[in-house]
Amino acid sequence: MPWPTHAAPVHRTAVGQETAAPAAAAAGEASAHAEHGTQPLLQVQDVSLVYATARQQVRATHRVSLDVFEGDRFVLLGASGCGKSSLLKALGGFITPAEGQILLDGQPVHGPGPDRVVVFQEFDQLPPWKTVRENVMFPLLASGQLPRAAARERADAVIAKVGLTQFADAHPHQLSGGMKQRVAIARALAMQPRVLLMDEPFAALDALTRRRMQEELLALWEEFRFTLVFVTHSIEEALVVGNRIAILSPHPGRVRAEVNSHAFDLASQGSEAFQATAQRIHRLLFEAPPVAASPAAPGAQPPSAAPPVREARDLADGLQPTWATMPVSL
Ligand SMILES: Nc1ncnc2c1ncn2[C@@H]1O[C@H](COP(=O)(O)OP(=O)(O)OP(=O)(O)O)[C@@H](O)[C@H]1O
Repeated sequence: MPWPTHAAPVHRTAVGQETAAPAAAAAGEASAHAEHGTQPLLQVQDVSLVYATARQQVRATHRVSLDVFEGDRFVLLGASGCGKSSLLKALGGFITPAEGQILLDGQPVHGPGPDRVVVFQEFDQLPPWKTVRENVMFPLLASGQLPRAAARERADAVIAKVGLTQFADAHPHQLSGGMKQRVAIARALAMQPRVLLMDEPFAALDALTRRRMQEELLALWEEFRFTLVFVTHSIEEALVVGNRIAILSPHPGRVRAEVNSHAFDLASQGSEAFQATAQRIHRLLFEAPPVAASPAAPGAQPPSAAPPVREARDLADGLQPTWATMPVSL
């Protein structure tokens, strides 16, 4: 099956190497890609997402900036409520940033489009009255991307890739949860999007099926080298699925750090390096960063002690973030 992507960019940093600061991370990635002549496929620039409810405004993310390159498996990792799903919806064009912008191939994103396909957590996103083949063909026909015969051909090719040829004429209720998820992924891949957006796609699966789906996703990526943005709150899943991980601070989400995880896979899960990186990510997620040093007022006494470390949970409900986006020393 044709797939119009380029080879995945090679990342240069060492296994599990965290970058010292989001800005430095972005700059490091950008300059390295510039050396290879690559520009970001997707750019998130100072994006704040705000929900206006009848009683209040909820700030889901605060000035988030990210660059996603072609062939990246880019993970958004953070605690519940840090704005991961909101960010993914904004990438999909379903919500508009209150400030900042999102660019795809250098062009501002103004709404949903067939170039960005979302796979949600709910498996029952498949219309139950359609067969597996019809489900996979549906967006190709609805978007006018292909005529019926070509859509069927492409659907059958992708269904074969996800190992469901025998079930092409089955209906969703005849499939297991994992199989339905494979159909959802096949349906997204059939569209050959520029970016595949996955929102905690395996969260509802049992541990064994989840592992199998991670394997299958990575196998599909090896074959097609699509660009993936993947949301999870599992550190292990982030390390296995991603080649780059953006760690978001608690509500409202900001980029706390970026981790290069391209050398980890399912086989490395028990290794020392994997565990050590998982622990460092855990600290980044749940320990407050040091308080920014503010310029001392004339005549002010130097602080007598290190600033107290504040627990992330104390800040979780604050709409006004009290931590700045700060360089993280590792
Ligand atoms: N439609 C909405 N209206 C108002 N507030 C919302 C809406 N959707 C999300 N929020 C709020 O925005 C913040 C971020 O939510 P979001 O679902 O993006 O976080 P998340 O990191 O994906 O969480 P989870 O891992 O639990 O799915 C939360 O405080 C949430 O309550």
